Amino acid sequence: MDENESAVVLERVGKRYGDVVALDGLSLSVGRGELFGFLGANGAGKTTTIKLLTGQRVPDEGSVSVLGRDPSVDPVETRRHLGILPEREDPPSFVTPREYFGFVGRVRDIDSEMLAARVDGWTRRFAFREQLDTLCTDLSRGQRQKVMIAASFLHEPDLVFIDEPLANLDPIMQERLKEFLVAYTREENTVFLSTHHIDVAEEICTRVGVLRDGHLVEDRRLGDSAAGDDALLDVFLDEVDAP
Ligand SMILES: Nc1ncnc2c1ncn2[C@@H]1O[C@H](COP(=O)(O)OP(=O)(O)OP(=O)(O)O)[C@@H](O)[C@H]1O
Repeated sequence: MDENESAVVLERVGKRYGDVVALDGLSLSVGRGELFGFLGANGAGKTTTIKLLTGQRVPDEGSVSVLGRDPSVDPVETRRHLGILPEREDPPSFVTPREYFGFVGRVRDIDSEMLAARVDGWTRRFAFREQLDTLCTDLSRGQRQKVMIAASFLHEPDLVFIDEPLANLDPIMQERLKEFLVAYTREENTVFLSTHHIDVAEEICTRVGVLRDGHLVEDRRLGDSAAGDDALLDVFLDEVDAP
């Protein structure tokens, strides 16, 4: 694939934290328009990878390209084109969702009418009209999660990194988010979904990669020739001892 068509390219990337090798020769390319499921056991290096791709950390070796840019060279400009939803992040406690969305709209330079329309879309999708003017500190965990998901998509970024977005959502809202992610990537946007939910990855992703000990051990396109493939869970079982 031409690098210009790739949303994400990592080439032989290494990253250490002191003596701990978090990434060890990781090479991966994710095309534009993919819904990419990034799987791997605890400590495999998924969060580290996303930190490198979003300019929060710099690789020790190898190269990283995001939408054709090196995120470590201009992290602020790179982040303008990205949506980022870490696994554990809450909106500020003493503002309402409406105020928080207004803040995000200003930071992301979203025209006010467009912002209102997008907030309305998310409010309907996630059924949280009654919470729009409630202080975030008084929202439930799932309601705060809805606010963070909506906020990360408000500027309709070309590429979104999301970590376990379904956690804390009820089953109906999980379905709505899954439908949204599939539709969003059909419009040539790219979603990089870090998750432990193999079933969800198999259900909605166009492709999955499995990380082990800081490098890719499986890179599988789903939906075309998947029928005869081994179960993805087996890729994980290979690395753990019996209890
Ligand atoms: N700031 C840090 N200092 C030292 N070691 C770290 C740091 N961050 C991560 N590590 C180590 O790097 C390795 C990869 O961690 P990382 O958080 O990237 O894994 P992960 O795949 O996201 O795991 P999980 O599924 O548990 O969230 C682990 O061994 C972890 O202990």
